[in-house]
Amino acid sequence: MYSKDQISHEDYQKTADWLLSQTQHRPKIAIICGSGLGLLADVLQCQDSFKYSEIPGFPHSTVQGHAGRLVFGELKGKTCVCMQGRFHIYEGHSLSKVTFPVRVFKLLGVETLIVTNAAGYLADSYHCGDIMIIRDHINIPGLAGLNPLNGPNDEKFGPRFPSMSGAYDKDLRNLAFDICKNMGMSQFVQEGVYCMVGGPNFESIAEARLLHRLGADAVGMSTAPEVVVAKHCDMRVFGLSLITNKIARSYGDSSAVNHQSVLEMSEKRAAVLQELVTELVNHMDVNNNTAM
Ligand SMILES: O=P(O)(O)O[C@@H]1C[C@H](O)[C@@H](CO)O1
Ligand code: HPA
Repeated sequence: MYSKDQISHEDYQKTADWLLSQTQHRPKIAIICGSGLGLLADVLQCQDSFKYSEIPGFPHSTVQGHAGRLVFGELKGKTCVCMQGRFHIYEGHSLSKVTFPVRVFKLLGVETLIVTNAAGYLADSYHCGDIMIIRDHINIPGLAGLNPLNGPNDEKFGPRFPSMSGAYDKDLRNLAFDICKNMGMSQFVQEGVYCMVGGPNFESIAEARLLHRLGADAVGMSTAPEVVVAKHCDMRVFGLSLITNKIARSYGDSSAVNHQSVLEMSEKRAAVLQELVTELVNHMDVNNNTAM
């Protein structure tokens, strides 16, 4: 399952060294933009940007709404690196490739990872356009044995058996709530459990019912592997889901979802998400790794 996809420490290091030779920026924060949320990267000041296709060892992005650029720059005076587009297993990438950038970020000196995604909702109290602060995740592929940490453990990154309890940093979640309150956004901000499925098909009614019973508030096709790898190498993690669609749970429900409608909703709400992430970064203490 892992031999031909195994990536060596030297491979991650080569990509990190190449990036360090191409930019003066030394980011402590990395941001991964979900479907239609690439606008986040556009606000970085003094940008150095690289197409994924020009970065040695980097996978290529194939999904509409994922531009495929790595952008370095300053956000509120803090140095960040932003992925305008991520990798998904349904594109045919191995989980090592899906999570390749996270380990490269670690080698660049990144301490905090901010993940964003587009997701459908199952929770009864949610609405399209809401923002969900991720409290925890259910990693369905991971539970089924599809885990980016499969294979020989690289002790230089982290331990063989990492804990995933408290993976989504509580201080940062509290900080985000305070920011939302101050920005008058509380009425459309939720906190909940993100469930990762493999995709690319959206859920059947029976699957939606199952995931709802398991405790999932929102469902998407990414994020959990990136978070597993980030926690393995001791990064602080914060996650946001933009709620783009309802997931039907009854046979009489005619609501249907497609990627175009997901992109339309995330593009409509991208500015709000961008404001929240900007304020979060603004209030983050990057030196001692705590929220101010
Ligand atoms: O990269 P994310 O998780 O934001 O993308 C979501 C999940 C699928 O890739 C796609 C479905 O529309 O959007
Ligand atoms: N299901 C899975 N992934 C998604 C959805 C969904 O309804 N919406 C956006 N990504």
